[in-house]
Order: sequence, then C-alpha cells, then structure tokens
Amino acid sequence: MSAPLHIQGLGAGYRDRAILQGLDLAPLPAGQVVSLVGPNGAGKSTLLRAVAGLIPASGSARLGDVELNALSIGERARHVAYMPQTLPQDVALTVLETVIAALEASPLDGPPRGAAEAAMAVLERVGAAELAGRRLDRLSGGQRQIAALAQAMARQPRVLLLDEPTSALDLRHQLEVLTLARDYARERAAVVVMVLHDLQAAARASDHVVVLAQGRLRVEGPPAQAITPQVLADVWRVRARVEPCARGQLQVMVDAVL
Ligand SMILES: Nc1ncnc2c1ncn2[C@@H]1O[C@H](COP(=O)(O)OP(=O)(O)OP(=O)(O)O)[C@@H](O)[C@H]1O
Repeated sequence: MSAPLHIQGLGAGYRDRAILQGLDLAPLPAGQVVSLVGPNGAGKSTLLRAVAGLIPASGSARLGDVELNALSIGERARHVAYMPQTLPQDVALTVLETVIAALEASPLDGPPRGAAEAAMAVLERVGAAELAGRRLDRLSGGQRQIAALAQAMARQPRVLLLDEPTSALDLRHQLEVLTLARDYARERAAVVVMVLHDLQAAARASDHVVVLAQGRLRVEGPPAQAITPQVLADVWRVRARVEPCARGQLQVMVDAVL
C-alpha cells in the first residue's frame, strides 16, 4: 500500500518556543526520496521529530488517509521510523541485539519469528554484517551511524526519517547509504525524508528538495528548481554556481561567502 505524506499547517517547537508555524509542504509521494536542507537551526530536525511524534505538534501530518498526529506512539511506530543524528553512546548491547530490539518494538505483527535472521538480513542489506557481534558502545561514529540506519530500516516503515544519515561516513559509505535510501523508497513504496547539509548529495540522491530557513519553507521542488544560485545566496548567504553535469546531476560550486 503506498500513500503520500501530507504536511499541512504543521506547528512544533519546544516548551514555549515555536520553531515551525503552519508549515505546508506539497504532498510527498510514496516511492520518493525527499531531502530536507537549510542552515543550522532552521528547524529540520524539529520537523522530523514532529512527524515521528517525538515532540508535540499541531496541524496535520497525514499518510494517505491516516492522520499521524491522532495516533498513539505505538500505532505511529507502525508507520514511521526516525533515525536520530546520534545514537546514545552508552548502550552495552551488540549491534545485532539492537536491531532485533527494533524489530520487536515494531508492533506490526508482534515480535517476528526468526527475528535474529531478519535482523541479520537487515545488517547485510546495509553492508554491516561484520558489525553484528560488536557492542554498540565500542563502535566508531560512522559504524554507529550505519547501525542506527539498520535499526530504523528493520521496522520497514512507510515513512523513513533520516537525520543527517551520512554525516559521519566516508565517501564510499555516504554513496552507499544514499543509494540504500533510494532503493528502500522504491522497493517499499515508502516516503524517505532525510536531512542533509551536502547540497550536491541532496541533488543527487533525491526526487524532491525542501529548503527550510528559520522554521519556514523557502522553496521546494525538484533539485534543479530548489538548489539555485539565488536560493544559495538568499538562504545560505554564499555566492555559488550550480551547473548540470553528467547524468542530469547538479554540481554546486561555492565561490564566496556573502
Ligand atoms: N530540545 C530542544 N529544546 C529547545 N530548543 C531546541 C531543542 N532542539 C532544538 N531547539 C532549537 O530549535 C531550533 C531548530 O533546531 P533544529 O535542531 O530543528 O535545527 P536544524 O535545522 O536541524 O539544525 P542543524 O542543521 O544545526 O542540525 C534551534 O533554534 C534550536 O536551538
């Protein structure tokens, strides 16, 4: 079953501090990868946390006909998985155990039979089978990030939210994770939304780009429409060139800070 994610009039923040107010996005279609970009503090993680139900939100986040804001945490977890920017450092479980725990926490059909095999299959999928027996608190930052991705993907959510999933990864692993995100969206007819700072990676990896600044939508659309010299100047305050290169991808070259 594939359904677009609709974000309409979404508000979210912390205590008495509103960060997002009445955010409206174009429907985010199933099977697509959406990159969420913008300066530090723009509200990108806040948006992911609000869609995941980790912080209170007003307005609407709707998956097809299902209003996510009306669901209990458990029901919401059937549909949405969130990979945070950093995993806690003090978890003394093995990577395999944490992925099994993620599978069992997913209330799809209760704890799946053969959870260990299923968890191992996810680790293989993300290219981290060799980490299975390693303790999470003894991994490098990049290995921990891949383990976090495995935990999120294990739940097979229809909405996969990835907060800077490549920030600790080497070049090859960055490309692999971006490809995985795309394959996951296509194969599962899921909506994958990921926060990225690398605009060239965002252009390469996504179907749709959402630019946020100061809690507001600045522009959204296909990469070539959302990532332009004008947007880079207005939102990031840099002078840049954006040129098409091989296979329809964009090259972003920053010449100066404005
Ligand atoms: N737990 C919190 N309590 C209070 N304010 C917060 C909290 N988390 C974030 N904020 C504030 O909310 C605003 C948006 O933060 P958010 O983390 O959503 O930005 P971001 O776009 O993801 O930034 P970055 O690119 O730096 O990760 C910032 O001003 C930040 O200081």
